[in-house]
Amino acid sequence: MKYDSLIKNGSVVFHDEVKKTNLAVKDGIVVEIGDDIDGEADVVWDAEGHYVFPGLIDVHVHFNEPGREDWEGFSTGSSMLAAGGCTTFFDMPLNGVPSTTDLEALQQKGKIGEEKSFVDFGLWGGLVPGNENDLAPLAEKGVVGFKAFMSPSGNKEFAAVDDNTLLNGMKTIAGLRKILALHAEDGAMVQFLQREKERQEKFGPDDYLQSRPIAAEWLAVRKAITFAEQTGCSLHFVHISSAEAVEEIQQAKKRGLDVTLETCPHYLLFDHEHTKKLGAVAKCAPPLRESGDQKKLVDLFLKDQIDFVASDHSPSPWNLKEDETNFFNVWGGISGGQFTLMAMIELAVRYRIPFPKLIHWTSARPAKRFGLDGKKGEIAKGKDADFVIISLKDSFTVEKNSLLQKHKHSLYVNHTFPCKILATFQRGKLVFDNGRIRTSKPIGQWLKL
Ligand SMILES: NC(=O)NC(NC(N)=O)C(=O)[O-]
Ligand SMILES: [Zn+2]
Ligand SMILES: [Zn+2]
Repeated sequence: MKYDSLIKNGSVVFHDEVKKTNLAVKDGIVVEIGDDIDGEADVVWDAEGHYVFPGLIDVHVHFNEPGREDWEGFSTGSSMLAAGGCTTFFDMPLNGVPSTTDLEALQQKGKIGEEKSFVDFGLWGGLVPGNENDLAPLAEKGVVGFKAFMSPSGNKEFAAVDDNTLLNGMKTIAGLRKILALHAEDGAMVQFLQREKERQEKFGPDDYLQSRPIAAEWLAVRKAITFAEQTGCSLHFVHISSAEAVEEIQQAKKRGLDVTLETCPHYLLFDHEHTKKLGAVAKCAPPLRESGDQKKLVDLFLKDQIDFVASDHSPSPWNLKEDETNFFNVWGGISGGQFTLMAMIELAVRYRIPFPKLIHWTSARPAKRFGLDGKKGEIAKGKDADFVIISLKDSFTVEKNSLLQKHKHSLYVNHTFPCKILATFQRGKLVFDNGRIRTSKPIGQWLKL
C-alpha cells in the first residue's frame, strides 16, 4: 500500500494510553496504527522521542473578518492556531462586520474562511435582539451553535440580549436542537459598578476587577440556567473564570440540564497580579482573578469539573490596548490562540496530569459536544489525521517574533513553556513545522454541523 504520510515511532497519546507506534494516513484519514506498517509514503516523519497528540479543537476564537481584518483575519489567525497545534477552530459571530447574525453574513464569512484558513473551522451564529427569524436559516446552513452576550460585548454591532430575547431565543434554539453559548456576566451589575468607578474617577486595574466581580458571573450563570430549565435549551458557558460559577453549572448538570463549560488557559495560569504587572495584554472579561480565587478554579479543574478549554483569542491592534490612564478603555481580550495546547501541557507537567486525560480537555470533549466525534477529537483508525508532534525535551520561550498572529503582542510574551510544538498535520498534510506554515495554500475546510 502507498500511503500519503507515515508518522513513525512517536509516543502516540490515545484516550486511554500513551503508546509508541506508527500511524499511516491515506486521503486524510488514519488507515493503519501499528508497529509493523508495510509500504511507502510520500511524507515520512520520524517522531522518535516525541509525543503525537490529537489536534487541538479550539471552540472559541475571534478572527474579526470580514470587516475588521486589520485586527486579525482567517489567514494570520489560522496560521497562529496551526503553530499551536490546533487543527479545528470555531469562530465567534462578533467583532467582524457584519456580525454573523443572518444567513448572508454566514455565507460571506464561510467563503472567506474556505479561501484563507489553513485549518478546519466551524462558525458560530449570533443571537441578538431582533434576529429571532434568522436562527432557523443559520441552523440549517450549519452553524455550530449560537452565541449571546449577557453584558455589552464591546462591539456596537453585536448587542447584548435582554431577558425577553434570551428566553425566546432559548426556546427557538431548543427547537432547532442547537447549543446556546453564553458570555455570562450580568449586564446591569457590571454597568452599574463601572459607573460607580467613573463617578469616583477610579480607572485602574484593581477598579476594573472590582467592577466585574465573581458575583456578576455567578448571577448570569444562575439566571441562564433558570431560563434554560424553563425552555429546554442546551447551554455552553464560555470562558468561566470562577469556582462559584463552575459549581453552579455542575449542580445544574446533576439536575439533568444539558450544559457544559469551558475555561481558558489564562484563567488557570495567570491571576490579577499579572494584570497589575503586565497591564493591557492581560485585560479580559471576565478579568483574571485574585490569586485565592484563581487557585479555587484550578482545584476544580484538577477535579475534572471543567468540560474543556478554549483560547478566547480576542486580538486587537496595539493602539486599542494603549490607554495609560483608563484601564476601562483598553480593549478587553487576550491574544493567546497560539498557546492553548502548550499551556495545557504546562499544567499537565506541573500537576502530573496524564496526557491521555489531558486530551479530553483539548480534543475529545469539544469534538463530542459539537457532534464532530465521528471524525475528529482523537487519534483512531477511520478518523481524520489531525496530529501535533510535541517535544518535551525542548522548552519554548515566547518572543514577539514567534507570534504568527497579526499583531505581535500577547500575555504570553516572555513566558516559557516546558515543551515545544514541532509539527502540525491537518488531515494528514504537514501544515506547520519549524516555525512556519508549510502548505503552499490554505487547506482548511468549513465544517457545517
Ligand atoms: N468582543 C470580544 O471579543 N470579547 C471577548 N473579550 C474578552 N473575553 O475579554 C469575549 O469573548 O468576551
Ligand atoms: Zn466573552
Ligand atoms: Zn470571546
